[in-house]
Amino acid sequence: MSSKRSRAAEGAADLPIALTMGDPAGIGPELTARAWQHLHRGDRTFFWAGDARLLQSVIPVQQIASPAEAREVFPHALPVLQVSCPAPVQPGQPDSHNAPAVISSIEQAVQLTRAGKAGAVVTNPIAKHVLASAGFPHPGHTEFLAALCGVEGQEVMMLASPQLKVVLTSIHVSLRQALEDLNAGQVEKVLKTAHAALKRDFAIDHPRLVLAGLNPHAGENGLMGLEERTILQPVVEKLRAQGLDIQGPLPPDTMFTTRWRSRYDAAICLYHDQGLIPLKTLAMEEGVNVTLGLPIIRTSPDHGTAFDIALGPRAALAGEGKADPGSLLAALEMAASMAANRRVAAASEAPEGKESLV
Ligand SMILES: NC(=O)c1ccc[n+]([C@@H]2O[C@H](COP(=O)([O-])OP(=O)(O)OC[C@H]3O[C@@H](n4cnc5c(N)ncnc54)[C@H](O)[C@@H]3O)[C@@H](O)[C@H]2O)c1
Ligand SMILES: N[C@H](C(=O)O)[C@H](O)COP(=O)(O)O
Repeated sequence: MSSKRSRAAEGAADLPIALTMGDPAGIGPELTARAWQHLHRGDRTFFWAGDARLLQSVIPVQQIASPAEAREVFPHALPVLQVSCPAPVQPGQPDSHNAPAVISSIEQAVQLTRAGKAGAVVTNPIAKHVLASAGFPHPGHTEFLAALCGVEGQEVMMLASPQLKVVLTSIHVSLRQALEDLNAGQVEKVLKTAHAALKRDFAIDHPRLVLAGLNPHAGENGLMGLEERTILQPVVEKLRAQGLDIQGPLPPDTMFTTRWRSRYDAAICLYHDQGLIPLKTLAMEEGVNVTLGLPIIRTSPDHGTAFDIALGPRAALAGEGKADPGSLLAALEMAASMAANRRVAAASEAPEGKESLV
């Protein structure tokens, strides 16, 4: 890495990451405490936009007024931007009365990141049905974050792991709806968004993409479905002509084999479970959910609230915990890495003479 690129990466690392509260009755609080225990002696800094009362008798916590205080606090206590839960928190028993606090935590993290005070947003898991019962109109974080950033419709879901990256052309809709919505414009948009993100955020100079087919054997020459011919193949040909390295549509049942995975950087999948079943089967403990298409960086663990194993921070840290912090740690690490890559890309594009900005 050139000195210009190294300095850019260091600059990105200086901004703390904003970690949201997630559902306080899920595994988010106990994983947050464990993440701080793992990281507080290192050089990754995050602050928690959550309720300090959930963690204060378990690990050292210190309330902060602004992210600028996080770096100094982090080595000896978890910096907390206080977001108070109005209702008592019972691990494993979500309460929609706490939904406004869960939502406020996300809003604050996004606002601070958009204002350049935090380097990225990492979200702890929310339960969509709990927020929906409190009137929350968005299907998940991904769509809410796009709305908060003013880029509704541009959001794209990627799940990334060392073994596999998948990118989805549809997100939180029924399978029937995903098939009805499948169209060339959306597939093209997702392919281009994925290509740009792999270059800028993952530092892959020449991304290799594959597009999944929809039907068995990718349609078997039209015998088992026509979407490959009518929708998918024309998009692949169009983008290839524009210089993208893309193969497909591939038979979905074989494109995730070890051999095939070695030939591409990301697989574009046509509905939620087409991509997330292989990803979570291969890499549940280290998979990271990334939202592409936003002006900010957002990552998340690949798992949900796991109410079935949520014990609360005290019991979990006393050794009874079943929740694996690997995916949250991977999400924090990936957010920091993406921020560094993004700064490097910006520095490379900046005209000479602007280098001192980083
Ligand atoms: N990023 C997010 O906010 C996010 C992601 C996925 C699911 N969810 C939500 O979470 C809720 C529960 O969803 P679900 O049950 O389908 O998925 P889940 O990931 O919460 O749980 C699935 C299974 O994996 C286990 N598990 C999950 N995380 C684990 C961990 N870190 N260590 C060990 N075991 C773990 C659980 O105990 C459960 O058996 C739903 O409301 C869903 O919408 C949120
Ligand atoms: N589709 C995601 C998954 O299954 O891992 C999950 O629902 C999270 O979505 P948001 O990041 O949009 O909340």
